[in-house]
Amino acid sequence: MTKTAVFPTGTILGYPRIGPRRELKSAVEAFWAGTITADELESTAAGLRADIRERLTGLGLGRADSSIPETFSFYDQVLDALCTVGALPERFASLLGADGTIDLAAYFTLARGDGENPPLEMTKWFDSNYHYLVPEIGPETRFSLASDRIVREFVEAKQGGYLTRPVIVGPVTFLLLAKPSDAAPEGFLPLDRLRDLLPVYSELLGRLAEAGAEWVQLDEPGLVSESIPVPRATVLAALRHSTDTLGHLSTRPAIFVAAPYGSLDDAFPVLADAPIEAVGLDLVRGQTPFDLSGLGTKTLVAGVIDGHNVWRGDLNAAFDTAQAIAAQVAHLAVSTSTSLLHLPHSIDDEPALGDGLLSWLAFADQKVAQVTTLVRGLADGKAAISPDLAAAAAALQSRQDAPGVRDSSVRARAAALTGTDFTRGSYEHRVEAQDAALGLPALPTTTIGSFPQTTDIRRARAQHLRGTLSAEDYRGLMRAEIARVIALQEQIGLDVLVHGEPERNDMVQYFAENLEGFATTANGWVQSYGSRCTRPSILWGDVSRSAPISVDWASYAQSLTAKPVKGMLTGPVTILAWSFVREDQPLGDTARQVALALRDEIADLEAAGIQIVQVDEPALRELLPLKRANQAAYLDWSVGAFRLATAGVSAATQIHTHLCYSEFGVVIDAIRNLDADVTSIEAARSRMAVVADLGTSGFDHGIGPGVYDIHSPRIPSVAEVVDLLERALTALPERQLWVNPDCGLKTRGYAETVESLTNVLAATRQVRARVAG
Ligand SMILES: CN1c2c(nc(N)[nH]c2=O)NC[C@@H]1CNc1ccc(C(=O)N[C@@H](CCC(=O)N[C@@H](CCC(=O)N[C@@H](CCC(=O)O)C(=O)O)C(=O)O)C(=O)O)cc1
Ligand SMILES: N[C@@H](CCS)C(=O)O
Ligand SMILES: [Zn+2]
Repeated sequence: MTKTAVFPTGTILGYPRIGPRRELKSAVEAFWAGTITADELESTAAGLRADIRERLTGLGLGRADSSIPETFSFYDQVLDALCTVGALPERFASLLGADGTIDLAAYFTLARGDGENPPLEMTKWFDSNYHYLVPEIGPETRFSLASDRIVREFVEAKQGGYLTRPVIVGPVTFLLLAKPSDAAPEGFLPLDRLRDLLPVYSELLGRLAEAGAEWVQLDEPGLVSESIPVPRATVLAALRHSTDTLGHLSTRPAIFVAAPYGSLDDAFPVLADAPIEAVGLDLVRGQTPFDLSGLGTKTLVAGVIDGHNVWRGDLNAAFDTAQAIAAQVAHLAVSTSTSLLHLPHSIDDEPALGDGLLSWLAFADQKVAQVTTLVRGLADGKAAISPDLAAAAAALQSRQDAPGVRDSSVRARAAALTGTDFTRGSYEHRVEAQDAALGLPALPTTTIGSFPQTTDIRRARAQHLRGTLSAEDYRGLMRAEIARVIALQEQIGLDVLVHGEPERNDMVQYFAENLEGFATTANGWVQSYGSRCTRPSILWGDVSRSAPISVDWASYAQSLTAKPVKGMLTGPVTILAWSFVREDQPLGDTARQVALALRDEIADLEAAGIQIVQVDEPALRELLPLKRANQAAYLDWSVGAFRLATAGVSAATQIHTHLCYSEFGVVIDAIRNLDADVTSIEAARSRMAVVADLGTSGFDHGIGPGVYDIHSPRIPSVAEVVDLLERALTALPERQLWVNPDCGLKTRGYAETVESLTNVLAATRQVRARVAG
């Protein structure tokens, strides 16, 4: 059946849920610490949801026309969908209560593990720095409506006087993002379980309709990605089956399928044909399909306002696009291209940014206002919004001409680069020079860089920012922390030490604060995963380095020990990936500017006697375009930027890099092309599978596959680390192997860190003894 409900003329796909001052983080962490009850957490969350509805109404979205989406989550929307459909992995089967429901404590156990059972794996949500929890689906997975939270939130809104639009990850994307469970046979695809999953979605849609929901939003971004290894024909057949099944339900709300993060391509005609009522397109990343006539009476939800970036953008162009589409379709709604989850709340919270920069920006609230402006223009004519369009055009113009946006010396330096700036000497020669300089044992042990960021460290930084702790005292405290971390590593017996990164609020923001061309925010928090947030920096101008950044800290750490201390930098690709980056020039050009600034820093570290420099690139995989046609060009400039940053050093200086978040398969050639002397990667959760892949790809440089997962407080036993190292040695010669955790230790506590690293060292000694025969 086709529903007749009218879609609102303007909407957004989702809104940040952490609260303007990270209120949700504080409440959730208090619940975990046992200082507030589940009821108290629920009541804080209800308050945040009420605030969001009120704010969105104030910004012009309608109170009673389903234009406000309900996108609250305590942790993650994929985990929410998993709990809604009851798809618990076998190891967590007992989390399903006697009444067939999953409560809040059980929900968090899935995300964080329970000491014995590891949590669900976490990975990147499309090409963003948001992480979702990966469902594990096999033939044994049972589906049932195990949480009606979505219905309850709709009812809560209704009781508050709002007719909102419930949102859930759609069934196709839910299964596309899942991985086969341990029990699944070879070749099993989670998507094979669609037929068993759909009855639960059907039940949910029935419940929502009974509660009075007029619209439901099914998020299906899985349809736009070409990085998901499922044949396209299978995906399209699943989409057809899913929309047919849900569309033909006799009791359901009108269905809006949203497909953010790229173009739908051949999935568009399938949705246009389907018995649903609205289709959402990302018209910032994707293009308008040539032929929109197939939509018939369906609403086209045109994502013309960029939901993934903070620029105010070209409002005139957005209006023209919307107007052109309006002429082709029966119903048009204006929307953001993605959920606003990726943006901070409001520029009104950032007075320190200055009027110039602020006039170029739009955070979540300003994006909502842009949507409502366009809606007004479409209804009342362009003249009705001409002051808004003129202000937006003036802001764009002022940005183009502003000092710092183009720096001639930065541009001249980039223009003069030649091939040799991107290449080091032969690897064989480097190995010889580095062996002679460093004299490391077989299977050298190290860590990825950060040590626990304790409350004391963060408090000291907050006091320093507020002006209640002097720069000198702050420096003294950070130096004391560095001394403690060096002594601890000596005591544990690590071979290559780190200074622990205590002085860094974040591995990107810290560098942004110290480079020209960036601005950083005071309150611009964005959820990265669960309760963890970052304040992405804003890269608005040409980038350069006016003074050394990390050299003092690294030199101080090196002065405390005879062992080598790694200089620790964040790479150009990761700095871009975790910032909001200017969109007025190709990303590759911006990456080169950042790379040149880092190259200067590396030269200074080398001159100060630092023999090993690690340039982290955990986001290399994340920025990989979702469409295959764009991937080669990306890999070319991203690898080039890393090489440009690192190729200026002598043969004896050892360059390390670090990548995390698995799924390395597609970037394995790129990892090799980085030409780092040593690469540390996340490997514990995949039990070293990636090492075998690297081995067969001909990778012959140093490799440090992580021997334990730092995302959980679990302490690895000596035996399990020995087992992982022995596995690695079946795929790689001993001369290539380094020993390290999966990632940095900043989110862990000291006690567990010491115990874990002590076990890693004991395991390494055992394997070294075995290898030495
Ligand atoms: C490695 N990862 C990172 C990603 N992205 C980044 N930008 N950085 C990363 O390290 N992406 C992938 C992974 C996983 N993602 C994350 C993201 C975030 C964290 C994390 O631990 N975040 C912290 C906040 C870090 C920070 O900015 N700290 C500041 C501010 C500290 C603070 O909250 N201060 C309080 C006052 C404290 C007091 O008075 O006691 C305040 O301002 O209110 C700092 O250290 O100065 C988080 O807590 O969410 C990890 C991995
Ligand atoms: N050097 C960083 C890398 C994180 S991906 C750290 O150790 O935290
Ligand atoms: Zn990492």
